Amino acid sequence: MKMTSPYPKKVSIFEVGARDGLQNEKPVTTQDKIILIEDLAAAGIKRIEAASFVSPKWVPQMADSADVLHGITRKTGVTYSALTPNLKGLELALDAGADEVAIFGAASESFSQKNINCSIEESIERFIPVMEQAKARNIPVRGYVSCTLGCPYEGDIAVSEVARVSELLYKMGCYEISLGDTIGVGTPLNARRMIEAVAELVPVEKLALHFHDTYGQALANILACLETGVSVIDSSVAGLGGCPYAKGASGNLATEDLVYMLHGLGIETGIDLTKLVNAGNKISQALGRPSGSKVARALSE
Ligand SMILES: CC(C)(COP(=O)([O-])OP(=O)([O-])OC[C@H]1O[C@@H](n2cnc3c(N)ncnc32)[C@H](O)[C@@H]1OP(=O)([O-])[O-])[C@@H](O)C(=O)NCCC(=O)NCCSC(=O)C[C@@](C)(O)CC(=O)[O-]
Repeated sequence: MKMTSPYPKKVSIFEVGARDGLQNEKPVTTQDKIILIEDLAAAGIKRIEAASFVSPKWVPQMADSADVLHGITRKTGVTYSALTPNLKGLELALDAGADEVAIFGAASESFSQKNINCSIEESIERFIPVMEQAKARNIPVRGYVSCTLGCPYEGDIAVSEVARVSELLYKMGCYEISLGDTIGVGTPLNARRMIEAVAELVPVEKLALHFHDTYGQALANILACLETGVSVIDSSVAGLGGCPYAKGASGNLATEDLVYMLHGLGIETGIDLTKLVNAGNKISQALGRPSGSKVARALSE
């Protein structure tokens, strides 16, 4: 008897290594970032978060974001996006040529305060003019929700709160909501339950998974969530990064490990794993540390 697969045929990978990753690594040169972004595009990645227009006092690693966006040779068909917490960030991102932007909220009050210096409700107020301006200029806006499976300051977070904030961002006009397990504490069943709860308020095809791998659970969590119909996954080449406001958080799941699993399941990504591994190894070398991807290490022996 032929088994039907519970997984999607194709998955869209949203690569966050150059932003979420490098914002929490020791500084690398602007040229290293440009090479990384160009290598990722050459490996077949179509959606690259390349920059972050936040306060350079808060995140100095991203201070050269405009130079990075100006410096890259763009590949047709690739979207280069940037994080923008407020109108100032939006203006800077658009001046630098970002194709799309992302606003980022949280399901935890304490994390919101530590990360963007305001409450959840204040952050929503702050995002409204960003959304209006972006819409007026035909710039798509993505929305992040952090701490969907736990908060470094508050512990467990109610899924109803995750769903509420997700719906607010979606109704405001975000074309996709990326659900962040910021500190990587989730396990498969609660990750799946969280997605199912959010999917009651936001269509599942508008959701993305953004799972950090601090406890080594990200692949298992993604596999469980793929069964709900989600088909967009954020990941970070070489497992770069963490979060400056989430102590102990390691990077997102390594893109190489994700691609290896997806291809093994027969799921299309459009990504060339060998080129991706080379991209990750090159930036790891620039950082002077081994790649955080197990697949990259195995394939590079
Ligand atoms: C949001 C603010 C700016 C509020 O920071 P604030 O201090 O409350 O803001 P402010 O409006 O009072 O401005 C203070 C100073 O920052 C400047 N400023 C103000 N805005 C900008 C801007 N856009 N770009 C550049 N500079 C800016 C502003 O001009 C001023 O400069 P000064 O007069 O002191 O010289 C600050 O808290 C901040 O930058 N936070 C960013 C934190 C951050 O980047 N965190 C990491 C990203 S989130 C994340 O990684 C999670 C995610 C998305 O990956 C999902 C997950 O894993 O869960």
